[in-house]
Amino acid sequence: MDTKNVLITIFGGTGDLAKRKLYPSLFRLYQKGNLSDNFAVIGTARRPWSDETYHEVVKESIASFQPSDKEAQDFASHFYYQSHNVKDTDHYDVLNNLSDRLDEKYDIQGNRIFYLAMSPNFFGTIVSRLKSQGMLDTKGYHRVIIEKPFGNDYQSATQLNDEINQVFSEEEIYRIDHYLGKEMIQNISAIRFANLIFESIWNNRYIDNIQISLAEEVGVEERGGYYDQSGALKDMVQNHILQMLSLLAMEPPVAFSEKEIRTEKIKALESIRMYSEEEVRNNFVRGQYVEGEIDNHSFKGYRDEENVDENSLTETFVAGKFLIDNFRWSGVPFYIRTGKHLTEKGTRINVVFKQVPVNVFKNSVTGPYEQKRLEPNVLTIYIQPTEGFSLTINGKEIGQGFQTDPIKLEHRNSADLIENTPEAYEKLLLDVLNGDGTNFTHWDEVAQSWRIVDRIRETWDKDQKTPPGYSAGTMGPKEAYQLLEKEDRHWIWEPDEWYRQRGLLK
Ligand SMILES: NC(=O)C1=CN([C@@H]2O[C@H](COP(=O)(O)OP(=O)(O)OC[C@H]3O[C@@H](n4cnc5c(N)ncnc54)[C@H](OP(=O)(O)O)[C@@H]3O)[C@@H](O)[C@H]2O)C=CC1
Ligand SMILES: O=C1O[C@H](COP(=O)(O)O)[C@@H](O)[C@H](O)[C@H]1O
Repeated sequence: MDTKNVLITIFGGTGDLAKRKLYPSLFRLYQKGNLSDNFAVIGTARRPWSDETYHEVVKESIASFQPSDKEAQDFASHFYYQSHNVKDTDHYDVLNNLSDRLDEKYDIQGNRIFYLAMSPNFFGTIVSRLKSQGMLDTKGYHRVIIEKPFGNDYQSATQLNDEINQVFSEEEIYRIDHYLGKEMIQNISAIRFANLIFESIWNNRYIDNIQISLAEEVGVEERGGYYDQSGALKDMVQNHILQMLSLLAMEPPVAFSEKEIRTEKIKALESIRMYSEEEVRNNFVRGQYVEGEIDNHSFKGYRDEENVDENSLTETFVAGKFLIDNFRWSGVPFYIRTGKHLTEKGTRINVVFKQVPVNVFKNSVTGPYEQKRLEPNVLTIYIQPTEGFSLTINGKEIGQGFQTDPIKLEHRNSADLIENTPEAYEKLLLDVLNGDGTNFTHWDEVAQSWRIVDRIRETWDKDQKTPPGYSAGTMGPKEAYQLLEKEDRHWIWEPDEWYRQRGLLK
């Protein structure tokens, strides 16, 4: 059986995700020969599009790759549109007939991938109909890709998981967290497990704290309706941030395999301290953007966004401290922050090492200078928009006397390289074609992440407080700085703009 022969049915085929991410990724896979000529895609949603309209939409979504007309047409010819309301059982019969016809036409051998790219409210209904209406009665493989959010809290996620498990086994379920497809997130394991210099000091004896920042320049855009029900905690922390944290904190797996990595990630998540309400209040802060300016564009406040409640208490920013109660990490804070309408787009990890036990330079003033205090060594992993690493170490300032000065050893992937690297969705789709679930989230990870996040959410819901405001274009409310300052630390990553506003940038 050739796994490249496949029928991919996309529920939500007219949606934003399908157009912006899925069709371009499928095109790249097609161009590279990762999809053979024996594939077909059915796009389905309610609006009554024809195949021709659908082909135009698909071609438009790949236009930035500048394919020739023939290449674009050849690719689009594999796409079929079926108007369908997922709540309507009869429509699955129509879909199944079309699937069977395409299976025969493209010699697909019964391999079926179902991509659920629509509101999670429908996931349970869709999977149960797939089974009841015979869409899984083929001899090939069956895989289901599920978009985030996987549930709205632990309880709803459990219910959803039970519904899906009645139809698909865990090995057939691919819960997408697109951050796991990003090049530099995948690189975390290489940095840790292929370099003795890091892994040997990757613990509480040498690391003072770890900082994970996911900053977005954009606001909620057209997704106000969804976002106002979700907020930054559920939108970014429950999934992307806790996944990154688990990769940074996990023990070395005995082999670099799906099973072993999962085992270690789950253990790491289970070691995160479950806070009491009081600890949540002390260790997590939120914010909500108010009007402000970025690059001379003014932006409205969150409460004025479309489909957002004018008295909304939803947070568009979260900063917090996680503690991991195991031998490796006891006492090392993992600070996290994420927010909309911050100074710039950027995802970074800063691993801040402890100071040397004695600063021998402290009293060695050999010139007319006062000795500066030693800066910590910092390993920075740049996830996006630039990709690479830097290591900040202390050296001697050039010249007379003896002053220490931080020096940055830097590596950034070139723009060409980044341009030619597969986009996260492309990589993850190829993983699904290959049946490799390493970069997808296992149910136990999802469940534990919800337990952690629910505890925070419940405390906030109880308090019913308006989140502190921050102006669009800044790095969040002052409470996010105080969180670290009260522990005599500071955020390592401060965009230039932050310094400029305070007149600190020369
Ligand atoms: N967009 C993004 O960047 C990201 C999205 N996601 C997730 O991906 C999923 C899809 O998001 P997105 O594409 O933005 O959402 P959209 O609102 O753009 O798309 C929703 C899709 O569902 C279809 N739909 C809605 N109701 C029905 C119904 N009753 N029967 C059949 N089809 C229906 C809509 O088409 P029609 O109106 O024609 O029926 C549309 O194709 C969500 O789970 C989201 O959280 C995750 C990460 C990023
Ligand atoms: O999952 C989500 O991620 C995006 C940010 O993704 P990125 O790849 O651009 O960093 C975020 O905008 C969105 O709100 C959230 O649902």
